[in-house]
Amino acid sequence: MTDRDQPAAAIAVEGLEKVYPGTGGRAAKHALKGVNLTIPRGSIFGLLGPNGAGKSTLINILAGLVRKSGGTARVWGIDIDKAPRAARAAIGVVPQELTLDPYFPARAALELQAGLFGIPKAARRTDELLEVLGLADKATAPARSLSGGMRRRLMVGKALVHSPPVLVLDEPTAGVDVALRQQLWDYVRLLNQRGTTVLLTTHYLQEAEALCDRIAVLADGQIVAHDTTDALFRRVEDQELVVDVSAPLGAIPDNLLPFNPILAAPQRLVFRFAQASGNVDEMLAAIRAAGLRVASVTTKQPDLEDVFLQLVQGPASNFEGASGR
Ligand SMILES: Nc1ncnc2c1ncn2[C@@H]1O[C@H](COP(=O)(O)OP(=O)(O)OP(=O)(O)O)[C@@H](O)[C@H]1O
Repeated sequence: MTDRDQPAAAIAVEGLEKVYPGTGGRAAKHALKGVNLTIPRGSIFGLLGPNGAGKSTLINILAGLVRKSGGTARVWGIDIDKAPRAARAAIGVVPQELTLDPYFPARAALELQAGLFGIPKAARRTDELLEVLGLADKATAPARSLSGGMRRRLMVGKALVHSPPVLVLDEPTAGVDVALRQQLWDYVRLLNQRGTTVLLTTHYLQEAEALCDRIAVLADGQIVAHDTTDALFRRVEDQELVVDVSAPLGAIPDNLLPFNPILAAPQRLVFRFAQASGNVDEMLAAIRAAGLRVASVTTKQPDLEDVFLQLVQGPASNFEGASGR
């Protein structure tokens, strides 16, 4: 395929609906409610959302594993209804769960997967994949002897045997330690630089921020936010400064009001702000200017659930307005 033949959108979804029929006395579930989503070719795209939002349902429809109830979906320009096999060949999915035979060596696992996709031996890329995945020296070692990070990379390799232009990673670093997470991020970036469009779901805000150039947030089956990562994080108050003061406060001092703090306890002020717009120095200076003595200061990132709520409802406090911008 030449560059000109390639679609502008790696994935294009319009009016996507999914209703899981109720079974065994359980009510039917309307899991996707008219989802429109375009994922540009060449991007690393993050799909975020609380548990049960419909992320897996969306991915599974694209991968041909779940049948949609309505709407259209195209993978690499191919309509999943009109040419389901071709659409499936354009996408590789790395599932959340590690599904490796513990006794199968890495090379054999990749060969088997290539066989399942009907790729002739001469056209297989097994050694190249082992090399890129950093598993060349483990090619004959059984999966159970590989580290957690190596197993994840082998899972990515399995999704890549048929050279799909679109790679879907479902929670790629769930339960992976920080060092390995970095390695996997580097690898995802490398794949992307080599031309693979990546769609990933994640529960880690930091992961989305570090990797993705665009993000869509799904909540209760609907897209509630869709923007570049920078623009989205500018909107989200994802930082929290908790200040304990040495004496109880009857009310929030006037000079702190522009920062919209919450009096969480008589001696505790909580400031929420977007990383890009908040100035911790200014907040602490204002606290001292109000004649308060600071007993302790901690910063933290609020729960992802809180952040999703903000995206659905808008931030609780309007710091940007307060800072005069
Ligand atoms: N096979 C099924 N039958 C009935 N309901 C289902 C089925 N699969 C998913 N659901 C329901 O559809 C909704 C969306 O589920 P889905 O797994 O797509 O969410 P998710 O965003 O991937 O969640 P998580 O982050 O927990 O993986 C949930 O309410 C779920 O209980």
